[in-house]
Amino acid sequence: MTISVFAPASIGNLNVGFDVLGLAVKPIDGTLLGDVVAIESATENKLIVIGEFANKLPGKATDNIVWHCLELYNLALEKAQQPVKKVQLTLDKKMPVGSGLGSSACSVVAALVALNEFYQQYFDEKTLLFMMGAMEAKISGSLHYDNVAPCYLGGLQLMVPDKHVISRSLPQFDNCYYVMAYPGINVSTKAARDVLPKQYSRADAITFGQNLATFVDACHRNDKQQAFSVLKDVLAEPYRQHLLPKFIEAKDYLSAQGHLAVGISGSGPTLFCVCDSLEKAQNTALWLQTNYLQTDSGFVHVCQVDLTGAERLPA
Ligand SMILES: Nc1ncnc2c1ncn2[C@@H]1O[C@H](COP(=O)(O)OP(=O)(O)OP(=O)(O)O)[C@@H](O)[C@H]1O
Ligand SMILES: N[C@@H](CCO)C(=O)O
Repeated sequence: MTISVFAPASIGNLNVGFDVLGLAVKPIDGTLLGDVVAIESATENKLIVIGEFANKLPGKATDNIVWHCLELYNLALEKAQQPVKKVQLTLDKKMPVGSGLGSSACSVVAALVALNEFYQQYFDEKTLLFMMGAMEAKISGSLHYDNVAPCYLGGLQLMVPDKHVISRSLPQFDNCYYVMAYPGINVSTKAARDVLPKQYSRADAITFGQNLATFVDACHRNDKQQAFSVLKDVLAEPYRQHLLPKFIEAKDYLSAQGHLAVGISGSGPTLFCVCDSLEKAQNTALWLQTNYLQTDSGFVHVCQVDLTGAERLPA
């Protein structure tokens, strides 16, 4: 029997929560924006990589993060003195790499959830989330859960500095459309982290804390106007925007249209724009298609929040 698991794209940071906020998203037209990992019994461990963006990944299967997930999961089984079986994994790499859409997180989450399904959910949610964080850290050079947590759990997730909690779901807003524009160029997460200052001013620290606290409070009060009025990034966007051709012009234009928020998804280059009606979202998508994409592999999707997160696909 083959088990297939889908893991969705996510917006890391969501402007106000550098490394501590993330939102899972799904296109309203039903497109699977995320990766799929299938698992079945085999005589030898094997990883097959297919899909639109398979050729952007390391040539050797053992360099793929999905392979590292298999090694980590097997090690955990051995430590728990559980029998380890041979499996064939197939990664359908639907997500562009270095996109800001949480591409490596999609592979990590789909792989670990597929493995856990194969082993009748041997490990609990928290243990799996720990493993996901470890794998994301291996890829990007630093531990941040803001892609893996929403990708796994769905919805809007706030990372909590408590290893017994890790991530908490926040209430999110209805009637919001997230237009995601991937321009078709690659920006590595590591490079986009290297351009950030090592230290920030007191004024930036206060603005950051105040915006994040106000946003979280507004989410709990269902105060959409207040929440989006503080969706501003003072920690990363000012230092990263020069890595993203056309971002400043696009943000200026979209902000002037009165949308709820505009920002860099994760470490970029994907831009997200939050609109309060489907009509505005569709017009924004058309504008971004013409004005933000740079290569043929770019795309634009009108999305809503994905409340499910990773899910087993019907057989
Ligand atoms: N299955 C995989 N999916 C994505 N990247 C992988 C995978 N396996 C190995 N890699 C490597 O990991 C690195 C991922 O880089 P990076 O963290 O910048 O991308 P990303 O996760 O796609 O970024 P983002 O979170 O911004 O979408 C690349 O060097 C890529 O070749
Ligand atoms: N929080 C991370 C997300 C990376 O996708 C960053 O902005 O570097």
